[in-house]
Amino acid sequence: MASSTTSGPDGGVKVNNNNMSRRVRIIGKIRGFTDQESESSCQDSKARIAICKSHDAHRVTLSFLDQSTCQKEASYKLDYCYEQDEDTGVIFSREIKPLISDVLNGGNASIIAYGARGSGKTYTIQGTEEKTGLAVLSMAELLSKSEEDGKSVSISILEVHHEHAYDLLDPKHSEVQVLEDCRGKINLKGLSQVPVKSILEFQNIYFSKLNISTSVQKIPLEQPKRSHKCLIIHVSSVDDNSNTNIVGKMNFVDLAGYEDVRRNSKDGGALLEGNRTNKSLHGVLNVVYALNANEIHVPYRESKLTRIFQESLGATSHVLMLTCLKPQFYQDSLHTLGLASRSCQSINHVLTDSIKNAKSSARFKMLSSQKNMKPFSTPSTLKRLGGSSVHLSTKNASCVSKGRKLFDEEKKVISDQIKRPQDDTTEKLEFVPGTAADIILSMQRKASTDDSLSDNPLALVPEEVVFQDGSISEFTSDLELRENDISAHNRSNNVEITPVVICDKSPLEDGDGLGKEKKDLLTNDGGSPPLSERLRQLSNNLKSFYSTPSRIKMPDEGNTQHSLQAGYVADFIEPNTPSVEFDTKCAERLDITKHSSPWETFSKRSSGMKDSLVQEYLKFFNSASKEELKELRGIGEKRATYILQLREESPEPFKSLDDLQDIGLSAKQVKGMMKKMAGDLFS
Ligand SMILES: Nc1ncnc2c1ncn2[C@@H]1O[C@H](COP(=O)(O)OP(=O)(O)OP(=O)(O)O)[C@@H](O)[C@H]1O
Repeated sequence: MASSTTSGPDGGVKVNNNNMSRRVRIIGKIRGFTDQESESSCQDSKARIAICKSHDAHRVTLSFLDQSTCQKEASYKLDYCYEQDEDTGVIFSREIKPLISDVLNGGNASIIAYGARGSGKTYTIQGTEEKTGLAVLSMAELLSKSEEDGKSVSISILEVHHEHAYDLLDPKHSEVQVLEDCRGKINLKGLSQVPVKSILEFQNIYFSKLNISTSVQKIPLEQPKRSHKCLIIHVSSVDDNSNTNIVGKMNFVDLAGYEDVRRNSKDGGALLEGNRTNKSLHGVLNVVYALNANEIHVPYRESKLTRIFQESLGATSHVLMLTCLKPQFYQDSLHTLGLASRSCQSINHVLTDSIKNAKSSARFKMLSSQKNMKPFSTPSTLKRLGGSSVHLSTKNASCVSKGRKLFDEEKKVISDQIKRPQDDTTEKLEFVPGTAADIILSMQRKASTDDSLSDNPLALVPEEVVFQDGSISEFTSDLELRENDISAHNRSNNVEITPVVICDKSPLEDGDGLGKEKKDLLTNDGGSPPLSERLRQLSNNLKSFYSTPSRIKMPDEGNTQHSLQAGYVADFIEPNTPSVEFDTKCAERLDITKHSSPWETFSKRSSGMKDSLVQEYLKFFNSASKEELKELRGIGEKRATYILQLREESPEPFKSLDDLQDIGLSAKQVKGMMKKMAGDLFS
């Protein structure tokens, strides 16, 4: 049973076991004034954060109060909020102390500090020499209890910067690999673990290692880069009954400070850097949101950080999210509070006051999703849910349709086309997952405007970066955007740009030799590549489906199983429309009779085609030889070796498209690859 934490009568944490409770407790802490700041200087500020305790004993409403007009600017709900004069010791005894016994008994707890830059995250987690932070207070407690019980304590310290994790206890700061074994267990390959016996020993290591970050060392003359700093405390003991080792973990994550990169970035490089960091913050918040909404799919794979802590953010772990706030009114605080509040919702309460209040956050969400080419909120969840069990109103339909976008950025238009003949069932249709019908319609439109589509299923990856002013830069071979190009572009043009990645250029056209390589792959010269062969078959099926989308004749009973295994739901035979002749039992099993309209039937069936396409592609990654993998654009020696390594750890490491992100492809790139592949089938 999932355990969770809720407010006790004093506002502090109370551990309970309730499946229906939210899994992440979200609290706020308003930072005290720094030496430079003073109460008087804050009088000049437009507003200060005023805390209004709500009537609900378990919730607090935070309001930004305009002091000149005494009007409330916006209100956000959190589980609790600690005021300026409440120090770290109070937070420790109310929020963390109750979790210690669970960690000693093999449980997991994570404390995640989140907030704008300079909002006091490090001060609260790490503390200073004068003012002890939460990590040190917790370590002191864990050490004393462990000593009593004969348990041993060790620590790991790592930094996550630009989706790469570095071991800070290793003098070389070597990179840590996040691997999943065949049982789904996360292994942090290369992460050191150092035993700790006393609090002094801990403080020496902790402060010396955390204050030298990899990012600072690499570029000593620049400002410290934003990165996430993580401390893992392992408490081990041997269970006498089973003679097994029991390990509990307490994680402290000091997230990089949020900042509005559009406002603060001086050039394209900084913009890109800032966007990347914010993207990983969104990854964390999306996981928190999914956990609190009890969603079936939790998007751990969206960021390296959530991958690292996947097991400590799961159902039986305690998670405390500490939202740090600056004492003055501050735009970035408003954003962070809005986003934290969004995650602070009960199960299925998608449209709460907090969401309504968080309009600015929603805008932020949109902008960031455009920039990062990655949806912010719940898309992957909705993709997987297949759109049936989530209680969302029509008001949320746009968010749902966003979630359904898999291959096509322009799908909203297409969705509208699908909806039109079925206006009375609009809401229902919103939940039909992205389908091959969409691809077909998209291809139809594309074919009329673009005859450059090649017959090449391997021309899959983005190749160009188009700047907003129309100039183009080539995409690098290892699929990384060249930050220098963007910075240089910005400098020379004196503009700030956001790169837009497109993926329509066919390598067959570019004459760089890659085209030939891929043409060879397509021809059957004795050793036909498995992917292209399978794609051809799919292409033929899709084409016949496209050309005869009409009367549906279901296969007879004997063939049904085979068709199902192949991922298709029926054979396509005659070109007459709506009457449907098929075996009712079989159709019921296939869930088709419920979808009586031709569009729904069509969508349902074409969704199967899309899944098949994806499965074939994943099968290729799971089974191809190193040489075959290297034939794919973007997969070089290093990536191919890594793929084989992943396959050693787990026989089929690629179970969904998200898994391709483990080899360094972004979600956008994977989507681009699939989109291109589907497009090529119709060329
Ligand atoms: N409660 C507090 N009382 C007094 N000063 C504080 C308090 N909290 C933080 N500060 C001071 O505020 C400044 C910023 O704090 P801190 O470095 O912890 O912020 P941060 O959120 O970790 O910033 P970044 O996102 O840049 O890492 C520091 O000088 C710190 O000493």
